[in-house]
Amino acid sequence: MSTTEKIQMKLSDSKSARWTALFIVSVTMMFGYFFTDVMSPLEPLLTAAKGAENGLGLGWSSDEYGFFSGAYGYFNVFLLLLFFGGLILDKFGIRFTGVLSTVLMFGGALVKWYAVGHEFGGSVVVPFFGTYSTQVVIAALGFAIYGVGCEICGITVSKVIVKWFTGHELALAMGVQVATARLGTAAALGFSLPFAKAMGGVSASIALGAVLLCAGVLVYLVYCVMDKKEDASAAAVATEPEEGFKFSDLGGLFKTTGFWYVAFLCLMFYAGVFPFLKFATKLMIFKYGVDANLAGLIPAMLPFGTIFLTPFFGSIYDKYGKGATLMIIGSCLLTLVHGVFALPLNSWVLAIVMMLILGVAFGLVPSAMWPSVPKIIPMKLLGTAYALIFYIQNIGLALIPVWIGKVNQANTGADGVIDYTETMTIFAAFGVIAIVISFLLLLEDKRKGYGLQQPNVKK
Ligand SMILES: C[C@H](N)C(=O)N[C@@H](CCCCN)C(=O)O
Repeated sequence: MSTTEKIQMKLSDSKSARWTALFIVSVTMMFGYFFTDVMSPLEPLLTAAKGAENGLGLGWSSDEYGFFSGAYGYFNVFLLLLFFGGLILDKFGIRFTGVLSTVLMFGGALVKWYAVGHEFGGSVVVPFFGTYSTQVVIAALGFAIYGVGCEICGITVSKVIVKWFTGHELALAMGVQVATARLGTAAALGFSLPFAKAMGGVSASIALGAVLLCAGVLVYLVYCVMDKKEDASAAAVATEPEEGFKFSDLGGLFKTTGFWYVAFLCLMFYAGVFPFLKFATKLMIFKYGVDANLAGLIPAMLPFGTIFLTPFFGSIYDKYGKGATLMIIGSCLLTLVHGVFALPLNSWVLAIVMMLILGVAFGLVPSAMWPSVPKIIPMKLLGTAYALIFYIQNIGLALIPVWIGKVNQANTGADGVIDYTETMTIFAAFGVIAIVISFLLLLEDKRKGYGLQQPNVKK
C-alpha cells in the first residue's frame, strides 16, 4: 500500500469524522461555560439583603461576591492543580484526563448547589483574603473544584482539536469550539436570572447547570470511543513512532520567549474580559440605569457576537495568516471599550455599542492566540504548554475578581450605588498591557519565524 493510501486511512483525515469529534467535545465545553457564568447575572440577587427581592436575596457583600467569583481559579493557581493537569494530560492522555476533568466539574457543581441552597450560621476566616459567611466559603469551595475540572477539560479539548485538525482547518475548528462555548456563556448571562426568579431561588439555576454538567460527562464518554478509533487508525498509518513526553523537554518550553508572550497576553486580555463579565450586569444597572430584569442581556451580547466572529476570524487566520496582527487589533479594541466604560458617559445605547465592540475584540484575540500555540510549541508538549498558559491566565481569573470586589465595595456610596470609574480604569489598564505584549509577540515572530503571520491550512 502506498503512503498516500495509508494517510487516507487515518480517521481524522475524514472531514465528517473530525467535525463530529469537534462537535462532541465542544458540547461538553459549552455545558461547562454555562456553569462558569451561571452566577454572574445573579449578583444583584446574591448581594441583595437577605430575604429581599421576593425572598431571593442572599445578603452577600460585594467583597464576598468577588471572593466567590475568583474561587474558580484558587485551586488551579494556589495548589498548582492546573499545571499538574497538563502533566497528567501529556502523560496519561486525552481519554483519562477528559473523563477526570468532567467528573470534577460535576462534583464541584454539586457542592456549590448544596451551599447556595442551604442556610449555614457563622463565618469563616480565609487566610490572606478576609472573613466570609460559611455559605460563601462552601460555595467558593465547590466553584474552586469545578474550576479545576473546567480548566483541565479546556486544555484537554485544545489538545483534542490539535490532534484532529493539524494540517486542516485548525484555527476555524478552535474558533468553532470557542463559539460553541460562548453559546453556553450567553445562555447563562441571558437566562440565569429570569430562570432563578421563575423557579423561586438562586439554587435553581445552579441545579440546571449541574444537570448539564452530568450530561457533559456522558457526552465526553462518547468522544472517548472516537478517540480510541483515531488512535488505532493513526497507529496503522504511522511511519515513525511518535515522540513521547519527557520531563526534560520542559526546559525547552520554559526557554521559549514566544510562549511567555502568549501566556502573558492571555493573562492580560482575559483579565479584561472574564472578570469584567462577572461584574457587568450590576454595572449596567448602576452606571447605565438599565432595568434589573434586562441588565443581564447587555453583557450577554458579548458572547453572542463572538459566536459568529470567532470562527470567522479563525478562518481568516487559516487562509491568510496575520495571527499576530489580529491579536494587536483585538487588544486595542479591548482598551478602547474599557476606557469608554470608565468615562462619565451614562447612555445605555453607548453601553450596548461598547459591548458589541468588546465582542469583536473577544472574537479576534482567541481566534488567533490559541491556534498560534502549536506553531510555537511541539505536539508532545502541547498539553503542558496550554496548561501553563491557562495557569497564568487563572492567576488573573482568581485574583482580579477579589480585587474588583474590594474596589467596588470601597466605591459604594451610602445609597448603595457603586461608582465604577476606578474599576473600569483598572480593566482599561489590562488592555494597554495586552497591546504592548502583542506587539512584542509580533517582533518575536519576525525574529524566530514561528509563522504566526502565515496561513494554517497547508495548500
Ligand atoms: C477559561 C479558559 N482557560 C480559556 O481561556 N478559554 C478560552 C478558550 C480556550 C480554547 C483553547 N483552544 C476562551 O476564550 O474561552
